[in-house]
Amino acid sequence: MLRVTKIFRFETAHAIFGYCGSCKNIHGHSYVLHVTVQQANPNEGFLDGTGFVMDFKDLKRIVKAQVVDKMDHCIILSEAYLAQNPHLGSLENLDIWPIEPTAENILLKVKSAIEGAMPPEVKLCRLKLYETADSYAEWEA
Ligand SMILES: Nc1nc2c(c(=O)[nH]1)N=C([C@H](O)[C@H](O)COP(=O)(O)OP(=O)(O)OP(=O)(O)O)CN2
Ligand SMILES: [Zn+2]
Repeated sequence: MLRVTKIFRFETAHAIFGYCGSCKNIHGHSYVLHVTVQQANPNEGFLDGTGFVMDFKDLKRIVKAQVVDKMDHCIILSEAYLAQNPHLGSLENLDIWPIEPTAENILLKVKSAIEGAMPPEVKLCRLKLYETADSYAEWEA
């Protein structure tokens, strides 16, 4: 299967409510996101026209608008976390989620944010979100 991938980076802070450990405190990560796409109707031959599965520049424009520009330098906290720490509600760039902002849930948010923005000839097929150099969440169609 022919696939192309583009890698994005963003800096985001979060905390995990109810976590028994240091991740219950607000801290940041330099997230690394791998976005992989394939043709919606693949064939095994050479690619006609531009020869692209998808122009990397188009992929960049979509993911930047839907994900990076929204999450970069943002603080994501759950409603549960805010309920226990109401003084944090006035923080600038605060994004409040009904779920915990784990690597898994951030990845699923990313998926729903960019899936609908893909052109019809392209299918989102794989996402990888590195929270640290050696910890990542992955989704594959
Ligand atoms: N399945 C998940 N587990 C954990 C998540 C997560 O999102 N999904 N998040 C955290 C913390 O937010 C943080 O990412 C710590 O993760 P970890 O990989 O343990 O980070 P370090 O390598 O820096 O931790 P060390 O203490 O140095 O091993 C926790 N778990
Ligand atoms: Zn973390």
